[in-house]
Amino acid sequence: MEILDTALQAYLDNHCDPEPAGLQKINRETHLKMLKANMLSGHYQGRVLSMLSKMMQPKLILEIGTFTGYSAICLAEGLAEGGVLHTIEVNAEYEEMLNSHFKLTNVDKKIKLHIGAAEAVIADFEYNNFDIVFIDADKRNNFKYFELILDKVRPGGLIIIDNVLWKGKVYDEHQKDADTESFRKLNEQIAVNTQVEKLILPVRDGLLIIRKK
Ligand SMILES: C[S@@+](CC[C@H](N)C(=O)[O-])C[C@H]1O[C@@H](n2cnc3c(N)ncnc32)[C@H](O)[C@@H]1O
Repeated sequence: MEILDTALQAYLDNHCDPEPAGLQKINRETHLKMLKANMLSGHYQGRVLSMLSKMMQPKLILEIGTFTGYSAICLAEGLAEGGVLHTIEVNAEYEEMLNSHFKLTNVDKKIKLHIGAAEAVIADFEYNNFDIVFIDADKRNNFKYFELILDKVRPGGLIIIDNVLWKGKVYDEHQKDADTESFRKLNEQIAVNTQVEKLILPVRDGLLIIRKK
């Protein structure tokens, strides 16, 4: 089940900024060559991430879950002068493709790719004071990643978690599978956390926007 009906999504797509040419190419190639291409953020969500990043003017961004680089490139659009985006991807086979995608879109100097499992990579990080963290990797570890990085986000910084409406299953009481239950638990744990302000935007599959107080 899609969260938004097709006509509404088409209207939203047609009334935001067009997808930049490099991202269009990456989007198309991802759908031609990759399994589970729908993991990519896509045009509308990509513009949302770009807009949020431009509003924050971040110096330091962390992304967990790179895939073909689409969301990293969108978030990098808002980096302040001299800013850096760190992105973590567990699949080493994507490294060459990702480097070529970052070059194609002229963000290769601003993006640092870390190949490895997020938990281990973050444990070795000396970076602190992230302005934005985008969590979009192995979904059942969402809350673990939230807990790991909360201390590394500056006050006023954003943590964004993707897919939190899980195709609408989180609010359908008949859905009891493990992934759905894990998103329900995540949303409930964040909802009662008084260290952060939070709201879910019904963008694509649900974007949870969390602001550290
Ligand atoms: C949903 S996709 C990311 C999509 C991308 N953020 C975008 O919007 O275009 C999830 C990615 O996380 C990676 N991943 C899964 N488990 C991971 C882990 N433990 N550490 C780092 N990356 C992981 C997967 O290989 C996959 O490429």
